[in-house]
Amino acid sequence: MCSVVNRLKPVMAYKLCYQSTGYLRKLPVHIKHIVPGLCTRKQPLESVIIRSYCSRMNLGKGIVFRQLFESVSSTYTYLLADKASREAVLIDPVLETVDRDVKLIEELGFNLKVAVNTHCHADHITGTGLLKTRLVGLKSAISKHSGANADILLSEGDKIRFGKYHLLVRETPGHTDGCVTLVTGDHSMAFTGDALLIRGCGRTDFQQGCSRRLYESVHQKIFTLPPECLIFPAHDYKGQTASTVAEEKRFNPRLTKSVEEFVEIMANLNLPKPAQIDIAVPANLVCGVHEV
Ligand SMILES: N[C@@H](CCC(=O)N[C@@H](CSS)C(=O)NCC(=O)O)C(=O)O
Repeated sequence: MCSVVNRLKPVMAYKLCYQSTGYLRKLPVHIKHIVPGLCTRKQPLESVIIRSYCSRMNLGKGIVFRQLFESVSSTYTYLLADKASREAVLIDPVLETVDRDVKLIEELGFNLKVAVNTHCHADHITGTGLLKTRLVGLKSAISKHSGANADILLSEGDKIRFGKYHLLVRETPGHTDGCVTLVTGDHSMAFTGDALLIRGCGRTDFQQGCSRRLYESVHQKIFTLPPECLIFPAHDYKGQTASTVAEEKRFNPRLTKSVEEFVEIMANLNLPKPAQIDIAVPANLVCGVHEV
């Protein structure tokens, strides 16, 4: 394989080799070096990487996956569905984009079983409450440690099932007490909420924020996943769409530091308070509507 790869243009070679092997480390050294941030004239490499990952990820075997974006709060909502049974789950829906999400779910013919919040968000109102009024049988879910109401209160090790697939709950507190990371059964994707962002992490200066706890959560519950596991966060403020465990372990400017340095960094972020915090938190404690 690699003798063929060596004769191809680097990006094509990367794509071919990755799709065939599934492992970046098996690529020739010169191709590994072109991966971070490199663009071809026609196509950003990032899009090549995402497509390559998606084609390898068990999508072929039957999972439908969509990453959706809400631009005011820079929130990602994720839709996962079992192609065969049409059962689906939605992660971190936003109130303002409920119409978009319902339309997509209906167009694709899915039966949305669970709408799950990775935590009680402070920057936007969740769409779970409104979704429940629009989609019959839908259940809301959030961590039992969040203090919020929902149909399903999640704990470490719980499985959120959709058809023959599931998401596994890993508790990752620190940004808030009730933060969870949701991991696909094959460990190919992790939805990290605000615990781990791409080259960043959730702030720890309000709700039940605790830097030491967050550091421990990320190192014990996320960095222990396979290196090629894709990271999908709840937010990105720079247009980044996905990362991997290996990348974050190597390049995350906060979480590659010692715990003491991390605590110091987090104490000095000096971020402004989220604009919607005073309405978002009370609303999210009741699943986004005042009558669930
Ligand atoms: N400007 C936004 C809020 C931005 C912000 O504080 N983001 C949070 C996640 S949402 S609570 C965060 O943890 N950021 C970490 C970071 O390093 O940026 C607004 O007004 O809503």
